[in-house]
Amino acid sequence: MQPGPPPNSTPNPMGSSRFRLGRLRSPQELTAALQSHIVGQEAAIEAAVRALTISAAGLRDPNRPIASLLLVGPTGVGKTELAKQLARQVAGDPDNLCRIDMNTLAQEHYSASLAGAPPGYAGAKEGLTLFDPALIAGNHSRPGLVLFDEVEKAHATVLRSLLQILDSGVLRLSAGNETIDFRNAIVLFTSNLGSAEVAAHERRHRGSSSLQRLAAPFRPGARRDSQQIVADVVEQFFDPELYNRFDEVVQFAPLTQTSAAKIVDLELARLRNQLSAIHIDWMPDDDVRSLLINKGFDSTYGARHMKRTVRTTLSAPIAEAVVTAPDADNRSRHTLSTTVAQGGIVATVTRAVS
Ligand SMILES: Nc1ncnc2c1ncn2[C@@H]1O[C@H](COP(=O)(O)OP(=O)(O)OP(=O)(O)O)[C@@H](O)[C@H]1O
Repeated sequence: MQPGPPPNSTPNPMGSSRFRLGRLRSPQELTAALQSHIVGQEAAIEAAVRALTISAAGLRDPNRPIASLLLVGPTGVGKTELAKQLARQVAGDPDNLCRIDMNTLAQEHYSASLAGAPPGYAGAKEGLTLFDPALIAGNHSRPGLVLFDEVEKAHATVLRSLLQILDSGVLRLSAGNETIDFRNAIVLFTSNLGSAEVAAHERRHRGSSSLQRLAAPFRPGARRDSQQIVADVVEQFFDPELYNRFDEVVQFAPLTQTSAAKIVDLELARLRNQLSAIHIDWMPDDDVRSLLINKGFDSTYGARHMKRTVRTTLSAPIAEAVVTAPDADNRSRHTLSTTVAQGGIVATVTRAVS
């Protein structure tokens, strides 16, 4: 599909509007709100806040999406989570975003599901596409949000449609004159591009001495900065036309043990709040925390399995202790104790002594 001419003649209904930053009043508040959910990704949070602040001030290009950010990094480091938390802040709910899994559009014959089927094909009249126009359009007081997951997996035809979206803010559907308007939307892309190359590079240079590492930049085949490796792979992958349309390419850092511990603490705080709401006091100890870090975090998958680990390793035994506590009721105060035994968690709920 050829990109259509930029419909500059169509006035952008949102072009002159200025957003507040979602429900928040200042860039600082938005930063703090995102930081309370996303750990160890300051550069990414800064980029997201920057994009929204430019838009809130009315300084954006009205004929393009509000912002287009390419979020790059290894798996399980918070790229999708940032998109969800942005949706929570600007659109009131983490699920208020139109998410397109580009993996499903890897083959040409599925690529029509993005911009609709061409005239004469099934579904052409209905203009069926994967997009949810309401989530993309937003309204006069809040932007829409679109997330293209694993953008590098998409077929070249789909990437051409993306160029059209980023260039003109409008996607012309293949079937005819209908369009989907992205000019009131924040458009996010995620990608793992470069992660495999960084991992291979690290493997090759594992064990090299600190002296060798110091000399590295001056030797051919020397240890290179992983950010630079990712930047090179990303730039080589995309056509320059598309690459230059991203407002920012934001690199996510691999998570450290310290970040993993903070993510566990976020999960524990959430659970404590839920227990407190049913009158149960609980103070998790370091053994519980360490068990969750060890089971839920690894260098290959980041924190991808953390929520599931917390659910199966911790929430499940706690839930059983809560519902089987002999004098459990929702009015009297109870105390929960948790200990680690034989690699699992044992939970006990007792009535608090008043
Ligand atoms: N930086 C982080 N801060 C808080 N939670 C995180 C972070 N990174 C990962 N998580 C946790 O791990 C889960 C998976 O992360 P997420 O879906 O954001 O990964 P991703 O970077 O998008 O990976 P992929 O490239 O595989 O899609 C999240 O739901 C969240 O619970």
